[in-house]
Amino acid sequence: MMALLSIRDLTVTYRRDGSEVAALKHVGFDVAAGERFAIIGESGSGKSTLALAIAGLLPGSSKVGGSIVWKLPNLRSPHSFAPPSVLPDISPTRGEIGSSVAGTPPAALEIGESGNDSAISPQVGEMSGRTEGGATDRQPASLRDHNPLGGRDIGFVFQDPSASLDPVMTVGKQIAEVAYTHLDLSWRDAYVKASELLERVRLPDPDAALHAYPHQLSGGQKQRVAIAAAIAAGPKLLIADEATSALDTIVQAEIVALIRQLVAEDGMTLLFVSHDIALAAELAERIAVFRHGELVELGATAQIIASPRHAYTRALLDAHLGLDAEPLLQQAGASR
Ligand SMILES: Nc1ncnc2c1ncn2[C@@H]1O[C@H](COP(=O)(O)OP(=O)(O)OP(=O)(O)O)[C@@H](O)[C@H]1O
Ligand code: NI
Repeated sequence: MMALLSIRDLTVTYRRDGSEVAALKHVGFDVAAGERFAIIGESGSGKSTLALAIAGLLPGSSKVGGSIVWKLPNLRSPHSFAPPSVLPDISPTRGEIGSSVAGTPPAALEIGESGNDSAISPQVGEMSGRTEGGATDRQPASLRDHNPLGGRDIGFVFQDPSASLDPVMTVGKQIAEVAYTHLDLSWRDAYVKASELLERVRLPDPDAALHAYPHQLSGGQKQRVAIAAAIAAGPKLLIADEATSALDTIVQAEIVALIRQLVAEDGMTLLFVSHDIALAAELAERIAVFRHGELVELGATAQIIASPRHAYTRALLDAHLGLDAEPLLQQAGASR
C-alpha cells in the first residue's frame, strides 16, 4: 500500500466561548493512494474537522498538534486546491496564516524513502475560492508566494451546494474559473473543459447548463455542478463531506455512483465523510470510525460490517438492523 498521506497524533482543539473543545484527539492513520476511504461517526465526532485539517482549511482559531505528511512523488503543492464552489465558511480569521494562528506546529516532519514527501502543518490556511456565501475570496497577496494556490491537488465537495455555489454566476463560469485559474487554460478552453465536465457529471443538457444559474437547477444537479468544479483541476484527492446527505435516497444513490465512477476514471483517492455506515460501506474499501474525536476502529469495509471490533461500530450497525441489514451484509460478502 503506497500512502498518499500519513496522519500522526493529530489533535485539533477549537476555542469557543472561552473554553476549549477537543474535536480530534491523537488521531493517526494512513490513506493509501487510489483507495476509497470513508470516515464515519455520529454528529460532532470530528469528521469534518479531520477533512478540513487534511485540506488545510481549519479556522485560524483552532489549535493543531501532530502532523499530516503527504507522500506524493510529484505533489504540485500539498495545499494547492479548492475549486471556487467549495470553501466552507470557516471563521472570521480565514485568510490568515502563520505561527500566530497555527497553534502547535507539526510535531514531526517525516522524510520518506522517496525523499520528496512534503510535511505540512494541517493549518497552512487559506486558498482561493468561494465562501459559502458565494463571494469570491482570495488569499492575501502576502501569502501567495509561500503557499501556492491551486484547486489542484485536493477537490472538496460539501453538503450544501446552494451555499457554496455563487448564485449570480453561471454554472459554466464557476467551473471554467477553476480550470482557468489552475490549469493555465485560456477562458475559451476553460469553458470547453467546463462543458466536458458537465457532461461527465451527467447534467441533462450540458450546453444549456453552462449558461444556467444555480437556482435553475435541482439539488442533485447543483451537487453535480459542485463535483464538476471540485474535479476540474484534476485533484489527486477528492474529499466529499456529507456530499449526499441533503439529497433524497434516489438522488443520493446516483451521486454516490457518480463519485465512484469519476474517482475510478481519474484515479483519484477518495475521502468520503458520512454519518451513514451503510452508505460508506457501499462506496469505501476501508472505513474509519470516529467517536468523540477519537479513531475507535479502522478496517476493511467487509471486516467492519461483518465483525466490528468496537461496541460503538456495532451500535452504528445495529441502527441499520431491521432496516437494511441484509443488503449491508451481502455487500460485505460481495466486497470480500
Ligand atoms: N469552528 C468551530 N468552532 C468551535 N467548535 C467547533 C467548530 N467546528 C466544530 N466544532 C466542534 O468540534 C466538534 C467536532 O465537530 P465536527 O464538525 O468535526 O464533527 P462532525 O463529525 O463533522 O459532525 P457532523 O456530522 O454534525 O457534521 C464538535 O463538538 C463541534 O461542535
Ligand atoms: Ni461534519
